[in-house]
Amino acid sequence: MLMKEITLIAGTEETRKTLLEQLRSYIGEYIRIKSYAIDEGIEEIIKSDLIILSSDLVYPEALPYLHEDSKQRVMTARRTINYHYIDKLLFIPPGSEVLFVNDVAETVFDSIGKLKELGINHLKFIPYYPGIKSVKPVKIAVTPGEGDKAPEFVEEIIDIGPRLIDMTSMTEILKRLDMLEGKAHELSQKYLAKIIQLGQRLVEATQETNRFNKNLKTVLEGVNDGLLSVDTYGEIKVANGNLEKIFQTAMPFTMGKNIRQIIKNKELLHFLLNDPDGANMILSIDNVEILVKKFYIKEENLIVATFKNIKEALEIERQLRRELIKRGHIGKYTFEDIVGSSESIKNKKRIAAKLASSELNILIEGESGTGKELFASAIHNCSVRRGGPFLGVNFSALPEDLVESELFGYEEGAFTGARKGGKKGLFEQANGGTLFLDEIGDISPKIQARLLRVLQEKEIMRVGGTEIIPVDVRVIAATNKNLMEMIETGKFRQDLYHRLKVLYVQLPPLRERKEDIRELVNYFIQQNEPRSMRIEEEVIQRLMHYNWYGNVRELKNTLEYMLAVCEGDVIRIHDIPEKSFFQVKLTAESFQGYKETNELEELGNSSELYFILRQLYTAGSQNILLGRKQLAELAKAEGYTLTEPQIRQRMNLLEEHGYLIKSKGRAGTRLTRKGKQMVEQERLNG
Ligand SMILES: Nc1ncnc2c1ncn2[C@@H]1O[C@H](COP(=O)(O)OP(=O)(O)OP(=O)(O)O)[C@@H](O)[C@H]1O
Repeated sequence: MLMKEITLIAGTEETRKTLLEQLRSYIGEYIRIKSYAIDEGIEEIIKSDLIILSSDLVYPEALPYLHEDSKQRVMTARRTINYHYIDKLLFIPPGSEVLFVNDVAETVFDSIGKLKELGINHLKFIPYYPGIKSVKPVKIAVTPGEGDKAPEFVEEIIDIGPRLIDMTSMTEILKRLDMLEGKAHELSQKYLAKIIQLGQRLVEATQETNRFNKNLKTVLEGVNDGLLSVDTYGEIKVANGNLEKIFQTAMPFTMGKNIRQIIKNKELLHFLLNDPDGANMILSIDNVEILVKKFYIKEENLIVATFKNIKEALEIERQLRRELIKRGHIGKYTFEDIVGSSESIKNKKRIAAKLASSELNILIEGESGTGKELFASAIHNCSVRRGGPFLGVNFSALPEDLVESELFGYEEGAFTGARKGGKKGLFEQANGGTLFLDEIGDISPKIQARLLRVLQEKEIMRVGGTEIIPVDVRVIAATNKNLMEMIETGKFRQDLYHRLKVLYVQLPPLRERKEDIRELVNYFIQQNEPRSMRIEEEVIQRLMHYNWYGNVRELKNTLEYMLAVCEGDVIRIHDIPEKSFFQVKLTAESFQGYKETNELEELGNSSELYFILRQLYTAGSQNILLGRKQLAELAKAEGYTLTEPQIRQRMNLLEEHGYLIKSKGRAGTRLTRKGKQMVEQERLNG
């Protein structure tokens, strides 16, 4: 028997393809199927055993192409939601308002009804079709393949694909072709198979979600901090186990409970539920200080808070720093890596390259961030020792009690906690190579004496040891302090100074070679963003005006900041960080030892401002909280006439200019880095 033939006529190509695929998968084995779409154009007269229209709207457009014999054999398919993609809807949070977008009102309401029948009733559907008068602006739209009709305010379009031909129409097709008898069973089997497939997909999706939740839980429990998320009513949405430890409560932070049932501290409750986004406070529980930070996620109406044990956090940072300092690094840089064509830097490179070929110790002087380590590394790589190790230690970052054992190593049992078998110190590890001693001005008299001996004798003795170990190490020391001045005040040994400064290089501050800034900027951009990144000329001009008290390091950090905040691939003027980002004069003055007026003096009442900063500095270093009242009393004792309101006004002024932060609650007022630097600088200047 000849195979029967049907023709599908759809409005759009997309619908045609979807329906054709559906028809093929159900009845394609025993019926030949042709298809057309109005938007693709029809170019022939259509003659078929049955013509199926995707909707009544197609009829007038299709009519001229229907063969006389076929005009009586037309049916419009009834269409239903495309269940293949229903799972997309299940991932929208329950209760969400979503637009349902389609081309005409009728199909919109019809589809919403169908979705409800299918049990999708966790969403509130708002009907939308072109021409509708007013509609609530919501962010998500769901549409059966008509996404282009969604209004502009919609942020996310979930396309569940064109609607499919429903089962009654499928059956009808077979009936009209006189084929229902034999095929009805097969059809329903196929239909069932599809539904089962969908079920499987949903199960898989649920499993995936479960896996994700499990991973998330591991992460939540793995972090060191306490994590809590509540809605604005205080209902707990997420909480990790650390919270119970921090609050020392037997009551678990169970999801769904209200935090008021668990947390009794009124100040904390007020902070969590009412303070603005980004606020933080310091909480004290049984003398343990906890830093609490809060964020507000507006879209989800969620408050998220983290609880960090301050002492623990500092200890971790200290440990990390120690590791970092101990980590031996190979000399990475050569003279080619030192950027800059100014006469002064070229000259320094020339001198350093000459010094490299000798075996004598070198002292590099220069402000912080001028590239002292870079030069040390380049010198090493240009010397006969280049095949040996290049190791560095930064004394300003190394805790005093570790310096001796780091430099000279120790024997087993030298002190509690000493490693079995003892440990080699940096001098032994750098044998045959170069040892870079950064911030040499920071070492204690005791270490100065030991270091001097090592430099004279070229041998060391480990801590707790008796054996003398010869070492062959070239020392390059660096300092950002004025060692001559330190010698005068008895803080640095003159004999050691001369041992270290057999040869020396003094690196110029960046502000004295501003012509290098452009080259450095381009170099750092290249290093960070090899793709085409542009920087506006105006920005470079502005950067050339700064004083760069933190020198090349500060310029590098500033560029990293700008690369992180800039939009697209251009760095513009508004990407330059605000004033408080830049380093103040401290290091420059400690090196050069001169005094100038500063910002504080320009604010007026400077002696009172200094007084307040000084008191806060001292109190801070002793962990004492200072209120306005105590400040007023201290002021009186020192002969200032400062009332509490005046103190408040002065403190506001200092906060405005970034010297201190007044935080709520028990944290009290703290000095910022800038504030601390100001006090230290004032002390330095006497
Ligand atoms: N001329 C330069 N060319 C390229 N990069 C530079 C140059 N000078 C400094 N840098 C970069 O700036 C940063 C600071 O340099 P480096 O660590 O050598 O300074 P430093 O003087 O040893 O600082 P500190 O005294 O604070 O330890 C590094 O990332 C370094 O690579």
